[in-house]
Amino acid sequence: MSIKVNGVSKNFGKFQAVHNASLEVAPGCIHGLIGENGAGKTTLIQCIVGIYKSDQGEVFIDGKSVWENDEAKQMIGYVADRNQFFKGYKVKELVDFFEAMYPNFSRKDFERYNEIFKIKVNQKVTQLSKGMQMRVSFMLHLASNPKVMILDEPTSGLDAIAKKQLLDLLIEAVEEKQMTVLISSHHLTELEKICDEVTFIHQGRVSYQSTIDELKSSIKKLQIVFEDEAPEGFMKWSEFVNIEKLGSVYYAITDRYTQELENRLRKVGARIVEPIGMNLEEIFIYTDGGRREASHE
Ligand SMILES: Nc1ncnc2c1ncn2[C@@H]1O[C@H](COP(=O)(O)OP(=O)(O)OP(=O)(O)O)[C@@H](O)[C@H]1O
Repeated sequence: MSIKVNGVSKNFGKFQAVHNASLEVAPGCIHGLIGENGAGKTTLIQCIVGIYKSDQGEVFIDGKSVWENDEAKQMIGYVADRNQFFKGYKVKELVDFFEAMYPNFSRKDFERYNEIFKIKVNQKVTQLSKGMQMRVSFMLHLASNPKVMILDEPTSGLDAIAKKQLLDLLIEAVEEKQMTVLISSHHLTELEKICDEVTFIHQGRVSYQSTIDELKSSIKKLQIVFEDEAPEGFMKWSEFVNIEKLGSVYYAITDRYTQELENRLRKVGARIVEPIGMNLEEIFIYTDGGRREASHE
């Protein structure tokens, strides 16, 4: 099922936390939400899952508006960044609760996931560590077999092994159940591995959107060595978002890499032009979280 966020804005008093944000996730795709602390990711997510009412705009799951629509909300699994479980509940009582609440909940699935995550179901959930609570929340929501899964920093607080296990299970669910996923994370290396597309948010606004493949083919670090001196004004070429010089080598980051750019560099005396791929984390840092691209629009 698709997710469509259409021009959503959310204010807290006079402060606008999310401004006219739009994004779309096609069925069976994994979409990453990236942004600095306080960018507005959680607020946008809470508008998407129907916790907050947007001041403007609307959210649709499979074409149905989410706000005050229990049918649409039933299709969403929401793993929040801070879990608020019922006080005093044991894990096994939460399993009973989810089974009663969600028609597609599978106890068998939960038990299979718990063979991996190994949580003692007789323990009170509030007595579990942060990472263990996240495991419980993830297992409960995944076992509910939602059509759409929305996860807000699900791997923060997880150890490296649990992180990998969670992401593997998520990918398995996308492949086997055609689940649609929106995931926010500060761990860009892991997002890069699992996402088809990403949206960068900066100060409440969408600053950049792209598929991972497009992003990596358009944003490159070029290693450039000139025959003699660099041409006049080279450091200010508008194709580059950042240029550093180390000895005789220029390292220039471009967000508009094309073969023509390479040809142009050779014409002005570049002896070596070597494009080096960048990972998502480097792209986020060097483009100021996608702000540079937004300025070209
Ligand atoms: N209930 C609220 N009342 C007032 N301001 C809020 C409220 N919730 C969030 N904000 C503000 O909205 C902005 C966006 O916060 P949000 O939690 O959405 O950011 P985030 O991108 O999820 O950040 P992080 O990566 O640190 O979790 C912040 O400036 C925050 O202080």
